[in-house]
Amino acid sequence: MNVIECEKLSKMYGQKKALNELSFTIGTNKITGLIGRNGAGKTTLLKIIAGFIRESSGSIKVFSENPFNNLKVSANRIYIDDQMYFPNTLTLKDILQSAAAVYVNWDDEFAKRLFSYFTFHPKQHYYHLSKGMKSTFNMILALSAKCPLTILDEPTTGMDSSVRKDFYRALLKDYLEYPRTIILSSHLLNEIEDLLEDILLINEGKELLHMPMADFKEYAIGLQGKEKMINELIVNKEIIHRKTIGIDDQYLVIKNTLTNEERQRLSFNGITISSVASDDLSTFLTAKTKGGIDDVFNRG
Ligand SMILES: Nc1ncnc2c1ncn2[C@@H]1O[C@H](COP(=O)(O)OP(=O)(O)OP(=O)(O)O)[C@@H](O)[C@H]1O
Repeated sequence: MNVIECEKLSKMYGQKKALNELSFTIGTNKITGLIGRNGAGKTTLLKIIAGFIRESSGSIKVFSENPFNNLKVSANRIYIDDQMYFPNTLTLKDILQSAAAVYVNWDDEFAKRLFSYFTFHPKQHYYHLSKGMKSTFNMILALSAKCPLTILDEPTTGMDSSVRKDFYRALLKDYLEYPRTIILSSHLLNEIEDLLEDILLINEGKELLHMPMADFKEYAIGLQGKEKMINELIVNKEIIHRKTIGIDDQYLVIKNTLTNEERQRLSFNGITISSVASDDLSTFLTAKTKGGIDDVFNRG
């Protein structure tokens, strides 16, 4: 069964098309990574899924209903980002108690264990927490709520690396114990790739790829060797990224459609074949320019 179904989903902010005819589905109990550059449309998409804002055109169904201001959807989802607001009068203990009253699957014992592990104090106020501590507290809400749909928009903002590792581990262990549908947006694909079952890569509001993470890891390969040789041997291949190295070497990332014979011919001609890190691949696929930051310094 699908938890989310989008069909030609678009969102305009004035003249700006933040989402451009996205069509995809997300099934039950999967962890999907929503990946894209700054301004790609991730937050816009997640807010539409959560029911906070309305689509401009196309259709979206969450638990088979349009999510905008929908009680069924809001009762079954939790949305966490780094802009959470809680009234200043509430202490952390008050916030946990309110959450316990709202979310039917709330796991109070788990919340208390996390609360004490991360050394929060019940009388602390949310607005006094540092950026990383706010994200950590948000994580306690996200995990303890055990909502059928858990939406995490850049949940690790400000967390130091050791807290991030704890967070990813807690998320995975908790998910294995209580499977549910989780969407996680992040720029840090290398950190989360082992958590993800699927990746949804968007760029300038459009869907680039939506596939199992295992397939994404095999999606492309890197080739390095003499430019002339590479150009001779690579014909009719989809080139994702190209970089000149030294005087006449090239590094090329191509879609992984090589036959065994082609691989052998490349190796025989001194071309090195390597895998491409998922994080690099997502950067290459969403590159805004053909070159890189070095071009800014190139005044020639
Ligand atoms: N309320 C708004 N009014 C006008 N434009 C907006 C609004 N919200 C977002 N946008 C624009 O829509 C586009 C998508 O923004 P969005 O915040 O969804 O991207 P994002 O992928 O979450 O980016 P980031 O990774 O930087 O958080 C951007 O060009 C942004 O400037």
